[in-house]
Amino acid sequence: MNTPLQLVNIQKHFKDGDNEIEILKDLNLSVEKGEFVAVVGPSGSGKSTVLSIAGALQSADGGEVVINGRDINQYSDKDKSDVRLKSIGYIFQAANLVPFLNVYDQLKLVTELAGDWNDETKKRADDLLESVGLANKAKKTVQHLSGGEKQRVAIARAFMNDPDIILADEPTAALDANRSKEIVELIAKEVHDKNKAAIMVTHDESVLHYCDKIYEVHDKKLRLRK
Ligand SMILES: Nc1ncnc2c1ncn2[C@@H]1O[C@H](COP(=O)(O)OP(=O)(O)OP(=O)(O)O)[C@@H](O)[C@H]1O
Repeated sequence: MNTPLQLVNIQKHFKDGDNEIEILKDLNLSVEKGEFVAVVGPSGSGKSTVLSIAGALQSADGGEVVINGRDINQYSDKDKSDVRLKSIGYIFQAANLVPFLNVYDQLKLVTELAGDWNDETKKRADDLLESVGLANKAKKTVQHLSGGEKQRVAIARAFMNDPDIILADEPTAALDANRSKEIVELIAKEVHDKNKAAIMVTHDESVLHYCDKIYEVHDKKLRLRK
């Protein structure tokens, strides 16, 4: 069985004026199918950097990002775009929906972009909206939804292309405590039901019990919290 996501000896520096600042050093992580992993750590420790490297949104300076058994550093730009669109579902702090589209069309758009809008994916859109409790709001423009509802749309959209990997960066940052629990519970349910490999970056200790493993950024690496 292939591990969907492996980070191997990841290195990352940023330039700060004339200085090079090392953010990640020899960082390793594997996430298996059906595993929902949390990444926690102090502000500025590199959590979002780990996620964006795992999601092919920025490159590492060294190491391998292995998605379904292949190092994506070897991919052409086109193949990397394809991986982002089809193998990874992203959920961000702000839901990042398209303002003037209705709920249903947010889902349709990403699948049309993947060239995959057909009877099967239409049914998937209906099923996902049902599972996030938004079937009755499918035709609503997203501007008129609450923060929690927008995040539900973002969750459904992230699963729409049936990706192997789900990456969520502070998905509850804009929500109150009750909504935060609902949203993370929903991500956990979808990840476990659909057997995805998922990473969530969060500050919110109250939602960690929904995760199967918790990693802390420590000394530029990830350390399993026992
Ligand atoms: N593009 C960039 N250029 C320069 N420095 C950067 C860049 N992106 C991130 N950094 C720096 O790298 C460090 C890690 O940033 P990152 O956003 O990964 O941290 P984080 O743990 O997610 O923080 P937070 O919890 O505050 O969101 C920070 O010091 C940040 O200022």
